[in-house]
Amino acid sequence: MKSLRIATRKSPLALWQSEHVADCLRAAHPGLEVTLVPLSTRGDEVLDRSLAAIGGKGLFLKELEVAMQRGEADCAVHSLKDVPMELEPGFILPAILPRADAADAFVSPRFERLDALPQGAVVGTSSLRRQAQLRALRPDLRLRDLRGNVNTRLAKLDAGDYDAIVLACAGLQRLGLEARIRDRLEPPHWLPAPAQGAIAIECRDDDPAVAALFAALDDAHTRCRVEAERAMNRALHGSCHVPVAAFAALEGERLHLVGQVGSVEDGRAVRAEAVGPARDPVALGDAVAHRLLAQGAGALIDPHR
Ligand SMILES: NCc1[nH]cc(CCC(=O)O)c1CC(=O)O
Repeated sequence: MKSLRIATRKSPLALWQSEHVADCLRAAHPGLEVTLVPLSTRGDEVLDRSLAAIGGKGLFLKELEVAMQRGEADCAVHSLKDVPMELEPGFILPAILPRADAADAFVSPRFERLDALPQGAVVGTSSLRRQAQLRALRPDLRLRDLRGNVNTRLAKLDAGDYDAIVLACAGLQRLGLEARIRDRLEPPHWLPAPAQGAIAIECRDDDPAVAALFAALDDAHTRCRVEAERAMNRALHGSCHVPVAAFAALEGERLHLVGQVGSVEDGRAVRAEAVGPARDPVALGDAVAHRLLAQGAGALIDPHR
């Protein structure tokens, strides 16, 4: 192949991530011409309703997949945490890049850390996972929805709409906004979304020449960790719109996975962990999911069953 077209969302973070993949590809394949195909997705356009309310699944992917099916792009770049647990048939993830910082960030103009927020302070986040963890740690806080890309969310914080917001450290770092991180929210007290901080490339499964170009970019350690986290999430419910958190770490040949399911309503949470051989991350993810369900996670995921 002489050239490759990357479908990307148009947000500054998505463009940074796609440019980064383009740079990695050019370095791995000198002479390859790589271009971006920026597209708008429903997840970017509908900002007045929560992602859960507009149906969630794959909202940020659909338009990019259509472009690949029509032959208008060869691949797409995603934040893996936004990729549904079940890919659309006909698509694969030929590469997962080395994971960046997986932690969340506490961001506030006035307060140093979560503990320093006054009683009843207003915190913005639309992530059910972040809301549930905030509820569990600080039941007094008032949680408010906050949608939009990273820059939009920071602008709303600066406008005084919130006392603090929670964002991914990786996104802030990629955008050169690391200075906005007042405190890190990280394991063991706080868990990220499954696959947070990992960038994935998606392509059609009938395009082996494209997949082959990406072989050089795949990071086996990251893939192992995120496969366990995503397998756990898949075994629990299959969607990304319930308060599920997971974090896996490699300890030599062993993989350690911690998972948590929480409740936005009352801050209840169940947590489970397990260690298993790194060669079978999916089995480990399934095992932690079953432990969570045995502790009553099902009632938190779907209060009506
Ligand atoms: N849902 C939006 C989204 N998807 C991925 C990231 C951060 C980058 C990453 O996790 O790789 C963000 C922004 C955020 O949560 O603050």
